[in-house]
Amino acid sequence: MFSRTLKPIASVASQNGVKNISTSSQKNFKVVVAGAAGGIGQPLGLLLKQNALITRLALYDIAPVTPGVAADLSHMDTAAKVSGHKGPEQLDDAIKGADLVVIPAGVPRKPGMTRDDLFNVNASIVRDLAVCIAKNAPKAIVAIITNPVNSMVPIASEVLKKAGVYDPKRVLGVTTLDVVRAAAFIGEINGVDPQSVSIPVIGGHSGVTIIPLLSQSKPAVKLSDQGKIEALTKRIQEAGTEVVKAKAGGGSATLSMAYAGARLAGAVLRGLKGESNVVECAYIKSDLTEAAYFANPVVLGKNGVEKNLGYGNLNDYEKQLLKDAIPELLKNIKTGEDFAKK
Ligand SMILES: NC(=O)c1ccc[n+]([C@@H]2O[C@H](COP(=O)([O-])OP(=O)(O)OC[C@H]3O[C@@H](n4cnc5c(N)ncnc54)[C@H](O)[C@@H]3O)[C@@H](O)[C@H]2O)c1
Ligand SMILES: O=C(O)C[C@H](O)C(=O)O
Repeated sequence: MFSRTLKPIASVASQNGVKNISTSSQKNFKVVVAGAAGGIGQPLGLLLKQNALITRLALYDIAPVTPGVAADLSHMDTAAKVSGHKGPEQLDDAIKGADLVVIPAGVPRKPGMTRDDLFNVNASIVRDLAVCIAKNAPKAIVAIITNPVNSMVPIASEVLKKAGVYDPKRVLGVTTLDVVRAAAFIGEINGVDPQSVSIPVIGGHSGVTIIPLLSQSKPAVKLSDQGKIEALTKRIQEAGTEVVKAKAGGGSATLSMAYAGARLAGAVLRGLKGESNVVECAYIKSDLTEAAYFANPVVLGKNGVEKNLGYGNLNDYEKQLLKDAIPELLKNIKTGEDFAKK
């Protein structure tokens, strides 16, 4: 069901756009990473530099190391031309002409924190980036990694609305890591290659709002009793916290997130290029539930989100998970919208 962006380099298929030679079907896509010098930003840049659909890769960050990260990546023998942009005075240049802006800018969690604890710092970072996108690349697809994703997407959406350039098809919250984790864990349980697992994860990106639809896993999850299904669900919901604890104050998931972000970015670009049936889960403007933003599988196309595929049939346990998630999502969305309207 889901598109795969990254494969071992030897088996990379041109459809994945990760081949290090340009092809005649290549489009001139400009991709910006905002937060490019960070724990996610650097490996994300590394992966995007290998995507043959990208001809310009603009790396923006406020950190002094940013030009160095750009210089480093520019020595890779792949087609994408890399530029480094440091500080707000260089932001307009970074964003101008972008087809896709991926945002991992902002602070990560430390042990004991929730994603919502990051709101106060990260909200203004995402707001300011969205203001600049509205001005310099109003048609760009915006993919937000920064936490709390559930609130950051409403903030960016409200900013773009205020600027009169909002297109709900073009603003995505990146929930790909939840899907990647679910597939990794199911692959382990079933004793199969996780790349062969397809599993939708719906709702949002924090705690109870992360709803893996284990009943829809292909192949079916080899777990016999409900207790084990519930434990796996909990593990997927708390996987981010598992990494935060293991890093012991050194931040949260960066490498798996870069992998997931590159997969989502690759899928967006393949959609923009006109490839059909590009499907990924993403947190988008939605009218499927009471929550104004909701994640589930979507088709990505020439204008961003082409079609919302919904979430299909839920079993009783999943219906309860959805019921539990909605109040939290409503709260997170309101927090974001209130901030943006201030
Ligand atoms: N969506 C997800 O699944 C997911 C997964 C992992 C992490 N995250 C989130 O991603 C964010 C980044 O995590 P990280 O580990 O890369 O953090 P990090 O601290 O390593 O990197 C963040 C980068 O953002 C930069 N930055 C700060 N303010 C900026 C601004 N105004 N403009 C541009 N850049 C700015 C910093 O200089 C830094 O380089 C966090 O909020 C984290 O919670 C989300
Ligand atoms: O857990 C975090 O704070 C980072 C990210 O949202 C994750 O799921 O790994």
